[in-house]
Parts: sequence; structure tokens; C-alpha cells
Amino acid sequence: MAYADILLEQKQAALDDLRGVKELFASRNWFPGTSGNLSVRVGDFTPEEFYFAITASGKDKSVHTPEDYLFVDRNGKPCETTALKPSAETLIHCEIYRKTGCGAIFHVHTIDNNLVSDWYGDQGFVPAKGIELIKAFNIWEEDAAISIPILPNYADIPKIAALVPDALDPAVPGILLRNHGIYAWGRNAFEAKKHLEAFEFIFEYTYRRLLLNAAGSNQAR
Ligand SMILES: CSCCC(=O)C(=O)COP(=O)(O)O
Ligand SMILES: [Zn+2]
Repeated sequence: MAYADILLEQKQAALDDLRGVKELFASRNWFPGTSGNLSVRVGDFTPEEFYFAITASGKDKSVHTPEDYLFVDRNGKPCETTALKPSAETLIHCEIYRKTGCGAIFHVHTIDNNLVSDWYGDQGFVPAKGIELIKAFNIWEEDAAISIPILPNYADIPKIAALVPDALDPAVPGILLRNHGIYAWGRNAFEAKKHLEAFEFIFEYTYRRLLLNAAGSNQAR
């Protein structure tokens, strides 16, 4: 499918999804200092050809303007003539779409995801076990355990993007960059939001669990 074949209504639906999610996440302070980026895919998908709407780079994501989003292709190149620059991290979105065929990807920086990604950074994954919110990933087994991958936070984004395919776990719709933030995805904006919220719950739980464990061992001494 060529970009020109994508209907105006499909593009508008993607922009409406992005606007709603952006407003909600901004109200949670999930875009401090212009950080974070959001994308929603439009039209049909093949790994060789796909298109998505993504936030423009460096914008204040707590306000709405006519210059908040643009459409790009599978290589992260704008589909229409525009002065806007796609997110600096667009290539990471490209790799996630290409490998998973998902419909939406949301990236946020939070204190919890930064702290936990750094704490477990050397081992390369955050372990999570027996937390009810793991069910949000459609994993229903009792006392389920997952590992959330962590990649190094290179300044060179293509270098990070190259690591994405091998790091992905098909059962876990998210990936952390160490001391940077999380990318979470889903079949559509609803599911990507659900997954992101579940990850953030797990990170806050993990952080507080570590504090409680540390307090417990201090008391024992
Ligand atoms: C100001 S935060 C540093 C860049 C970043 O990590 C981010 O998520 C926002 O970059 P963008 O180009 O998408 O605005
Ligand atoms: Zn970022």
C-alpha cells in the first residue's frame, strides 16, 4: 500500500488517538522537559512497507498545536513536505513496528522507569514476578514471571535501533533504555496505553519493593 492510498479518515483517526493520549500522559507529568514521543501506525502493514504518525521533535507535549505530528515511512522519512522534524528517536519506532507489526508505540521518561532501568542495567533486564498487572500483557499463569529488556542508552540512536530486534521478547511489549525511559507498544493506541500503564505500575512496585527490602535488612542488623 502506498502512502497516497491511505484515507484521510484513517490519518485523522491516528491524529485523534495521539492527541488524546498526549493530553492524558501530559496530565500525569509523563513528558518532563519535552521528553517522550508517541506514534500510531496508519494503513496496512508489511515489514517492507508501512507508515505512521509520530510526534515532532522537541515540542512541549503538554500543549496542542497544528505542528505536533507528522507522517513518516518505514525509514522514518516524512511522507509529506513539511518543516517539522520527526522525533529524534523515530528509528527506534521504525524497528519496533518492523519487528512486531504493532499499531502504536508510546515512549515516556519517568523517575521510576529511570531508577529501575539503572538498578538492573548491568544484568540487562528488569525481573518481575507475581505482580497482578502482568496480566495486562495477556499472561494469565499464576505467579507469572517476565523479564523486561534494558538496552544501553547510546547517544547514537541508530546504534540503539540496531539492538532492538534481538532484544525484543514477543511476550513482553516493552523495552527500556537505561536511565532514559520505556517504549511500550500494542495492536492499537488503547492496548499500547494499557501496556505502558502496566509497565509503570511494575516499575513503581519494583522500586518500592527494593526500598522495603533494604529497610528490612537494615532493621535486621
Ligand atoms: C529532552 S529529552 C531528550 C530526548 C528524548 O529522549 C525524547 O524522548 C524526546 O525526543 P523528541 O525528539 O521525540 O522530542
Ligand atoms: Zn526519550
